[in-house]
Amino acid sequence: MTLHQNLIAGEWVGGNGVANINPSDTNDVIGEYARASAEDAKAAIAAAKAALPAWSRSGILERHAILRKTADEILARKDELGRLLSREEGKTLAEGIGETVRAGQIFDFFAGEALRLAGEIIPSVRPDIGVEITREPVGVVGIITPWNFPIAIPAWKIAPALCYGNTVVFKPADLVPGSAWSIVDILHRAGLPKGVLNLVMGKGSVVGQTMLDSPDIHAITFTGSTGTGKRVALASVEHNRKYQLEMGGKNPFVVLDDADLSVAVEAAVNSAFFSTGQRCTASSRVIVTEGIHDRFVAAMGERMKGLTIDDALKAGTHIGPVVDQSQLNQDTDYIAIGKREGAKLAFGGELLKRDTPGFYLQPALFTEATNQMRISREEIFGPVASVIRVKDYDEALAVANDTPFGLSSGIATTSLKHATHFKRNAEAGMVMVNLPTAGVDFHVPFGGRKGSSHGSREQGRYAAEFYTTVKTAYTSA
Ligand SMILES: NC(=O)C1=CN([C@@H]2O[C@H](COP(=O)(O)OP(=O)(O)OC[C@H]3O[C@@H](n4cnc5c(N)ncnc54)[C@H](OP(=O)(O)O)[C@@H]3O)[C@@H](O)[C@H]2O)C=CC1
Ligand SMILES: O=C(O)CCC(=O)C(=O)O
Repeated sequence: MTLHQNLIAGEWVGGNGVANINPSDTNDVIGEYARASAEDAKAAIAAAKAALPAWSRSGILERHAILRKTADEILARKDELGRLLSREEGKTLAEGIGETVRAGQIFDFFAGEALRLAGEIIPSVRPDIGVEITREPVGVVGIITPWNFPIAIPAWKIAPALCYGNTVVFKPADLVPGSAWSIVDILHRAGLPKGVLNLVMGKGSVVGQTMLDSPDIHAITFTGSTGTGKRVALASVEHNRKYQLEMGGKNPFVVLDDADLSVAVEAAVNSAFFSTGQRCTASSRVIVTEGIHDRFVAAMGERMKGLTIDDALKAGTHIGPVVDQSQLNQDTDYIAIGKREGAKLAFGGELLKRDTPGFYLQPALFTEATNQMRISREEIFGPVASVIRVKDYDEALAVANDTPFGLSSGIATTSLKHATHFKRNAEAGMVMVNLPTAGVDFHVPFGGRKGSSHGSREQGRYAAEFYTTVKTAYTSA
């Protein structure tokens, strides 16, 4: 089996490969991927530091061409890369290909942004002095990504980092090295100079921690759990480094009496269960007003009966497996916790057997839940959702906002008044009306409030805020 190595200073290096396993079929080994040591991580950081002076002054046409070429290759290979993604992460083939296309579009977007770099000239308050405001690269950027979006999240961090002239040390999640390796291989062949982008696949506790401890990393962008996010924050404060965190969610989806029932059910099922519920934008709290509650729950049950849970690569599968045994244990633990807390398991929640050994779980829907239960407060990160019954819109909004998180918030309603009020008053970075809480555009800001996020927004033109630092220059005539 071919060993996929790490890329350090423009060379493919490293041995000690570990097997990348398919969660739909644990007998299927996708490939062998090198695991970097702390020494490898240090070498990658040194390479990124050495490459910074030249790359930060590189021409915008060079950056544009490399990002554009990368976009073109990702889009041309979308079926193959989407299949690899689904095979290593377990989301369905349609979702895997969709995410791959999104990654291609992100590189295309930032290829364009490289040609639109601009500053400002502002008159000084003093006569005969000019003030120029420019954006410069922030420096060596450390990128640490999770397993649930193996190509889109690396894309939306690597593309702006390179576009704005930074060099990169990239550590993908240990569970999904295949998509990460492919994207780095494409960028390398697209002509990136040595050391501009370094790939260090390996354990967070070794490679990630070495990045956190290095004074030579000037900014870290992280997506993952709240616990690791806090470590990134503490280490970054220690080094006075810029950092950006995207951590979990407990996203509410409100259904009002006046909702179109089929729109509400479709959006709730998508929010809670698609991508096996493994999205930080997933909704696991469905807050339903009492006039529609019983009809909504019955319709959810019917819709859930029609879901096919099977091998991610099989035609007709709606929901693939959970990513691994440890996440499956977390999901089933929360199902047990919900039952103990007194919520009613209305549908699903059983482990499933399929033709191949994999981590299959029937999506679970609790009813009679309260917002104080642990299943309503803690991120489960699996296909488990609970319905919370409320009296009216005011109570729905209060319950929706009563959470330590604030990433995405959704509502199903035909009332313009309530939709408008909800958009203004939902305590979240993203609000969805008659749409799932998950599934976002690639060219607009992404991020949350409260415990979900820290730092400036990712994606779209707002990404420039994180990947650049502002310089104000005064010139006397
Ligand atoms: N907001 C989101 O999108 C996500 C949220 N989560 C939440 O997190 C839970 C656990 O998932 P998990 O993958 O373990 O999340 P982690 O936060 O552990 O993983 C995210 C990334 O951080 C790395 N990492 C782990 N420890 C360190 C460290 N000490 N220093 C630097 N980097 C580190 C991981 O490496 P490695 O995996 O290689 O060890 C991975 O690349 C999920 O059940 C879910 O609740 C998970 C994924 C995405
Ligand atoms: O909703 C989406 O499409 C993006 C979600 C995401 O980035 C995440 O769940 O980690």
